Amino acid sequence: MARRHSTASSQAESSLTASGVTVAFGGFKALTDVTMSITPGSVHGLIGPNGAGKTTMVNTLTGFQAPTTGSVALGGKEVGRMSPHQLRREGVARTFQAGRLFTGLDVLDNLAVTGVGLGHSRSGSEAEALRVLGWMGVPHLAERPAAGLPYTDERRVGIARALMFAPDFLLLDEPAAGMSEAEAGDLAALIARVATELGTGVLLIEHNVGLVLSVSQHVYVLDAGQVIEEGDVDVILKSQVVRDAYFGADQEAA
Ligand SMILES: Nc1ncnc2c1ncn2[C@@H]1O[C@H](COP(=O)(O)OP(=O)(O)OP(=O)(O)O)[C@@H](O)[C@H]1O
Repeated sequence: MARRHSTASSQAESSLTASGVTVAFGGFKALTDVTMSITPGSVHGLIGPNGAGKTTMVNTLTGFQAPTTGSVALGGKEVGRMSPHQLRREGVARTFQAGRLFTGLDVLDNLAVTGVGLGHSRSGSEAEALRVLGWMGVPHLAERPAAGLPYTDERRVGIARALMFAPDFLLLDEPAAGMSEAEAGDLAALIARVATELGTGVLLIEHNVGLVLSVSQHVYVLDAGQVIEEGDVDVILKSQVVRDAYFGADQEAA
């Protein structure tokens, strides 16, 4: 899995961008006029209190939710109405909060199914699965049944599946949920490698704010469906609106 090289201008052209996105469920707006961009080779954090709209944002960027208004563009091309499958073929991959593995298959086959779904041969997909597992440092998982995998391994396999055939963008929905600090630290190192070694643009949603701040070059903060702050880690740490969102009236940190 070779690192991609690109200039700043080609990065801008190849970004995954939501522009002025509003998502309404009936009369309720889960997102209001949200603009955010994921660029290749960088980790972008997305944080915010419970119900802020983080998962809705990931769903919108990956074709699981069409924007009510606004647009989603991939490399400048409008993709807001594409299906998740189409977007995956275009290079936008995601993980889910729940593993969603095929429990009747082993890990290798779970990954190979994704490759075949992307149009690759069975043998090519198996080879890619082994390559991805090896790159992640977990080749021993290949022949393990997906059913009954320890929680953190299930999470790793979810990420491995998303990395099949080197997507340009990887959106991670709470990948560290339920992990110990040590496991979350290992995950942070892996996420950093995905960006730096593979050139993938990563969007990381996490309730573990420390993890997000440790690995992200740019962070977006959502609250009640709106971006209330964005910037590098220093900007986020110094932001009063972020502090208010997390330690506001109900004193509840996400
Ligand atoms: N399909 C839906 N229909 C109606 N309301 C929805 C739907 N999906 C999400 N919502 C609402 O939109 C808001 C944002 O939800 P979302 O899951 O995106 O937030 P979140 O930031 O990911 O929350 P959490 O951190 O708790 O996972 C919530 O109030 C939620 O109840």
